[in-house]
Amino acid sequence: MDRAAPATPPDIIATDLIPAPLAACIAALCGTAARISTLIARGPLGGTLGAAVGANTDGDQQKELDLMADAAFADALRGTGVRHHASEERHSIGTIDPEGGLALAIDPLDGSSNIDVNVSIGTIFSIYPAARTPEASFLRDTAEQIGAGYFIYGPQTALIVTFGAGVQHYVLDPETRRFILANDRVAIPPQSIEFAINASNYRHWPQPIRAYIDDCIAGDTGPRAKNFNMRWVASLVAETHRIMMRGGIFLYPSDSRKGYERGRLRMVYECAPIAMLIEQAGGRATDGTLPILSQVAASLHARTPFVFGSAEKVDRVAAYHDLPDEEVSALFGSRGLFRA
Ligand SMILES: O=P(O)(O)OC[C@H]1O[C@](O)(COP(=O)(O)O)[C@@H](O)[C@@H]1O
Ligand SMILES: [Mg+2]
Ligand SMILES: [Mg+2]
Repeated sequence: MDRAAPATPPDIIATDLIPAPLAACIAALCGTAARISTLIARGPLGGTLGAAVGANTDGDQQKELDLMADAAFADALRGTGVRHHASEERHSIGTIDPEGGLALAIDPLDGSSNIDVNVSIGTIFSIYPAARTPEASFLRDTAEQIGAGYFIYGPQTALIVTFGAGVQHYVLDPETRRFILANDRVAIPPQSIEFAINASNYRHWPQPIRAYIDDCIAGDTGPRAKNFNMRWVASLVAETHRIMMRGGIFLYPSDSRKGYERGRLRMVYECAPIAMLIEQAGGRATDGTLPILSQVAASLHARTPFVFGSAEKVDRVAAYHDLPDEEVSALFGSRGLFRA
C-alpha cells in the first residue's frame, strides 16, 4: 500500500486476550487496518480510492480501495501462520505460509459503495484451523471458526473480535496508533426499536419477510402495538456495529431478482464471521429460519439470506416463516399471533 502511513508497531494491540497461535495474525490485521484507516481519513486527498477499476468473481464492481486493501492484508499476513487465504476479491484460495496452521477468509473492504460519501466502511475476517486442502479449510461447518472479527473505519476506527469466549471491542487511538481495549465483553442489548433492511426490494421479498416488516411499519396501529424505526447504511459492518452497541435486527433476505435467490451476502467471508460475533455477544444469526453457525458454504463465494441481531427479534422472524399461508398473507390487522 504505497500511500500508507507507518509500519506495524510490535505492540499495536497489547492484550493477553488473544490466543497465542493467533497473535501474529491479529497484529498484522491491526497494523494493516490502522494504515487503511489513515488512507480513508485522507478521503480525496489520498487519491481516487472510490474509482471503479473492474469486477470480481461475482460480477460486483471493484473500487481502487477494494484492491489496495486486499493486497495490503495479503502482504501483511506473510509469516503469521496463515496457510490458506480466501478473499472476496480473489477467484480462488491462495497459499501464504505453506507450513502455517491457520486459514483466513477476508472481505477486505466491506460497504465499498460508501467510500465516496464518507460513510463508515469496514473489513471482515474469519479464522479456522487450516485443513488438509484449501477447499476443506473454508467449505466446512461455520461453527468450526476459531476467530472472527471486523474493523470499522468510521468516526472511530475499532476492532470487534471474538475467539470463542465472548466479544472484545478495541478502539484505535489515533495518537499512539494502538488498538486499546474498550470492552472485554460486548453484549447485544435485547431491546431495541430499530430494524435494518433495504426496503426498496420490498416487492421482491418472500411473504414472511414482507409480513414481518409490514407489522413493524404498522407500529402502534398493528399487531406489535408499538412503533419502530428503520435504518439502512448499506454497509454490513456499520449495521453490525450499531446492533452490537444498541441492539436491533438486520435482514438481507433472499428475493425474486435474478442472482438474489440466496440473498446478497457471502457465507464464507461475511455471514459466518458476523454470525460468530453476534452469537458470542448473546444475539442470534440465521438464514431466516436456521442458524448460520452449523451450515456449510456450498462454494467459496456462495451467498446466503441473512438475519441477525437481538435474539428475540431473530426468533420472531423465524416464527413468521411457520405461520400458515393465510395468516402470513393477511393484512396486518388480521394477524393475531404476534401481539407484543
Ligand atoms: O446495496 P444493497 O443491495 O443494499 O446491499 C448492501 C450490502 O452490500 C454490501 O455492501 C456488500 O459488501 P461489499 O461492499 O463487500 O461487496 C454490504 O456491506 C451491505 O450490507
Ligand atoms: Mg462485504
Ligand atoms: Mg467487500
